[in-house]
Amino acid sequence: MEITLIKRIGSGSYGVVYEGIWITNTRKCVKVAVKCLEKGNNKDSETNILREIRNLQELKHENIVTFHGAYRQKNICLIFEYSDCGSLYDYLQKKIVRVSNIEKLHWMLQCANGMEYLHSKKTVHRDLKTQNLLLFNNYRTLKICDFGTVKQYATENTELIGTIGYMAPEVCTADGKYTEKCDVFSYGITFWEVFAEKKPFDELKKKNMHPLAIQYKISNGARPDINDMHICKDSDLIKAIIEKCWDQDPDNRPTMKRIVAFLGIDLRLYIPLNFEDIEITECVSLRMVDMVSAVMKIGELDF
Ligand SMILES: Nc1ncnc2c1ncn2[C@@H]1O[C@H](COP(=O)(O)OP(=O)(O)OP(=O)(O)O)[C@@H](O)[C@H]1O
Repeated sequence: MEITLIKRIGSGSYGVVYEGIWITNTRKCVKVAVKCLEKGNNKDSETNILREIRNLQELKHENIVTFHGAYRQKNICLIFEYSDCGSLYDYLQKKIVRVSNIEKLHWMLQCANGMEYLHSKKTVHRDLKTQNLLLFNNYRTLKICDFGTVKQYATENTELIGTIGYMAPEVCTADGKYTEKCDVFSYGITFWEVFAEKKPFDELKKKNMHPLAIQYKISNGARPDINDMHICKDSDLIKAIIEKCWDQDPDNRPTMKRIVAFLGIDLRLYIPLNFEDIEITECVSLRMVDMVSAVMKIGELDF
C-alpha cells in the first residue's frame, strides 16, 4: 500500500492520527486518515487496535466511517476515509459554520442509523461521544468512528470501558453487566450536547470534581439539565425521548431501531425543504414533528 503521511491531525488514547495520501492500485490519489499505534504503547493497545481491525472488516454502512485497510511499518497503521469537516466535538468547539436545528436532528438520525446497524450485528460500541462522530460532505453527513471498544454482546459484558460523562450507570456498577442499551444512554447525552452546545457535566469538571466522583453522581441519577437544550419550546417530545435514552433502567431506554423510526418519520417532513428556508420554518417544522410523533406514539411507536 503506497501511503504518504502529510501532517498530524490529533491523537487518541492509543495512537496518533495523520492526514495522508493513498496512491491506489489504479494510481488514483485519495486523501485518507491514518491512525498509527504509538511506539512504546503497551500490549493492550496492540490488542485493541487488532480488535478494531477485526471489527472494522465486518462493518459497512453509510453512517460508519469507511475502513480502507491496515499495514505494519514498525507500528500498526489503520487507513480510513478522511473527514474534512472534523468531528462533531470539533464543530461544537469552533462552530465555524451555522448549523440549524433541523440539520442537527439529521445528524442525530444518521448517528442512530449507524448505531442501529451496529446493534443489528450484535455489537456494542461502548464509547459513543461527539469526538467519535465525524462530519463529511460540508457538514451534512455524519459517520461513527473509533471501533477499538466495539464488542460482540452475545457474551456477558463486564469490562469497565467508555468515557466519563457518557458512560451508562450499569457499566460502572459492581457486577458491571450491561447490554447494547449502554450505547443508548451515551446517545442521549450526545444528543443533549449537540443541542445544548455545552460539554456534559462541565460545571462539575470546572469545580475540579474527580472523574470517578462525577461518574458516581451519574450512577446515582445525575443528568445534564434538559432545559439547556436550544430547541424549539414546543419540542417536548424530543426532550422526552432524550430523557428516555438516559433513563437509569436500561430496559426503559428505547432501542436504536425505535429512535430511527421516530426521527426518520419526522425528518421526512422537512428534508425536501431548501436549507435556505429552514431558519424561518424550523419552529413550525418542529411543531409538526411533535404532532406527527404524538400520533405515532399513540400507535406503534410506544416509547
Ligand atoms: N477519519 C478521520 N478523518 C479526520 N480526522 C480524524 C479521523 N479519525 C480520527 N480523526 C481525528 O483524529 C483525532 C484522534 O482520533 P482518535 O479516534 O484516535 O482519538 P479520540 O477519539 O479523540 O480519543 P480516544 O481514542 O482516546 O477515545 C481526533 O481529533 C479525531 O477527530
